[in-house]
Amino acid sequence: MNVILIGYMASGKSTIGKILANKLNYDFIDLDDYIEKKEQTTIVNIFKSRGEIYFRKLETAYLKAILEHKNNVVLSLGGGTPCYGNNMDVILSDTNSKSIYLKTSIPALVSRLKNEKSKRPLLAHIETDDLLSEFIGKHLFERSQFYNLAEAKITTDNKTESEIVEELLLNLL
Ligand SMILES: Nc1ncnc2c1ncn2[C@@H]1O[C@H](COP(=O)(O)OP(=O)(O)OP(=O)(O)O)[C@@H](O)[C@H]1O
Ligand SMILES: O=C(O)C1=C[C@@H](O)[C@@H](O)[C@H](O)C1
Ligand SMILES: [Mg+2]
Repeated sequence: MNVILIGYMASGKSTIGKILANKLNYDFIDLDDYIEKKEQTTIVNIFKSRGEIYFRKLETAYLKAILEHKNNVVLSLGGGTPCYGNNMDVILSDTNSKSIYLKTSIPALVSRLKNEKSKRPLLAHIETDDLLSEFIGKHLFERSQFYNLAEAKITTDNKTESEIVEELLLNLL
């Protein structure tokens, strides 16, 4: 059995995934970190030197490779992973995995992301908090159709990391 965490940038996939894996005694894989390790460079650098489409192809290839070869892992995806190629079909047709959407509101995402833009190439150019809020609102609207395909959904606003992990564990029973 694998658990796949889905959600917008800063919804908590990496933070929560690590704690959940520890509780379940599963391995933890963060797809962004996995790509950086395999490619021996940062995602920021891949976007800069090869462009986003190249990154999306890598992301799909590594997602498929992980789901084919790994078991008992918590896999935290990148924010865009479910929204490109046939990634969501691949995730949903893997009967060995359960996908869960960590749903976070626009204001909570803005407050988490305003100081973390430089690590996220899609946000780095946005100058003000108002523009960031407008961008995230539109982007989340476009992406929600993919995120909402996940087999389960957990809201994260006003919940501590431990509360979210407890809710996830109940969901997995
Ligand atoms: N429940 C929570 N309450 C408050 N802050 C949180 C919560 N979960 C995560 N955070 C904070 O939000 C920020 C983003 O979290 P994290 O890196 O886990 O998101 P992510 O979904 O993996 O993002 P990305 O898609 O960009 O990799 C971190 O600073 C983290 O500490
Ligand atoms: O939301 C996105 O499209 C991204 C989120 C990050 O996790 C990285 O995968 C990358 O910065 C792209
Ligand atoms: Mg992450």
